[in-house]
Amino acid sequence: MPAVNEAFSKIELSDLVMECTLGIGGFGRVELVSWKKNPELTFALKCLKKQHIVRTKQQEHILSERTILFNARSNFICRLYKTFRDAKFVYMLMEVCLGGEVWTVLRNVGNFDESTSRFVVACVLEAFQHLHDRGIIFRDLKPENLLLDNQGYVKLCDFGFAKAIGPGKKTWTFCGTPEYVSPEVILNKGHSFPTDIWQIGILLFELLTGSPPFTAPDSMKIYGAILRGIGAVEFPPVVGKSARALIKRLCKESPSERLGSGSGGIADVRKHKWFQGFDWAGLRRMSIVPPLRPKIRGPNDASNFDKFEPRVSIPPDEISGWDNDF
Ligand SMILES: Nc1ncnc2c1ncn2[C@@H]1O[C@H](COP(=O)(O)OP(=O)(O)OP(=O)(O)O)[C@@H](O)[C@H]1O
Repeated sequence: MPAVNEAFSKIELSDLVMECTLGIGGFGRVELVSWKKNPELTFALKCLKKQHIVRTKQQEHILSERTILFNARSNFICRLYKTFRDAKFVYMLMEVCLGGEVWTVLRNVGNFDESTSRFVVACVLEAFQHLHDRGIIFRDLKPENLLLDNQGYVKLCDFGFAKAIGPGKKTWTFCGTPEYVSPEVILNKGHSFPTDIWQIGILLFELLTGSPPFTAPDSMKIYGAILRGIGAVEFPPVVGKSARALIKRLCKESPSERLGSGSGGIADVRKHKWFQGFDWAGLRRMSIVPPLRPKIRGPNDASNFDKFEPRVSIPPDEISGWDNDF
């Protein structure tokens, strides 16, 4: 059987039928499309306006998203099959995740119980392990960037800020979403894989309580709270003892002290008590029943758009030549 990328490599833009809009992002729309030759096969087509990309100097990031996603092979990362371009847009033909964002489900229910949160974080750890093993940091974890497939499995998407980084190297570009930014990013000390570990801790807190640990009316105040540290945060009772201990180990101020930033990597996070008894093999086989039952969106669903205003990621400012690869 040919690899899935090869199987879809013959698809052209003109072979696709637009079914409905799945969402609107900062750079354009994401459409649900089907393949004329086999209408059962549906995809998400991310349509990015070239003019907007150039105006906001995001060429480098769109190209890096393309390269990283093309090479990623994990059940927990949204697949990219092919890219196209025309005069006005560049397009990414992707695996479709019809269950919507974890963000929307979380906002609807308020907060998740421990076992749901464990499942979501476990999927993220699988995705991050895949990326970190290949020298890639993600840098923009948040429930808005986690999509649910038809079954309710979680897939990481939106790789606009992901970056390949050499062993022992650091990067300095300020990017991310204020509530999720790590102290070393705020202080411009240079950051690396431990910044993703920090964000796992913030995500776990948000899933369990419904809001991230560091919140304030403006970004500057959020950064002030982050720099005061996780020790100053009051944990609500819904965060059990073991989850609390894990969050504190993930959100250590010093990047090198964070659980999962040592030589054992992400595997060390899996070994934490909070994951005791979790069926990792079943997760990898995708044979465990996911705790989140996704509401499947499609052409006949009037409420295709996610209702809640997502938090905006702060883009880094970089330029380079681009769109020939699309
Ligand atoms: N593969 C996909 N399957 C289903 N829906 C998707 C897929 N990718 C994106 N979406 C939906 O489309 C919306 C827009 O996605 P997109 O990645 O363009 O924007 P974004 O998340 O706002 O990111 P950006 O920060 O790049 O603007 C998302 O909110 C999501 O609900």
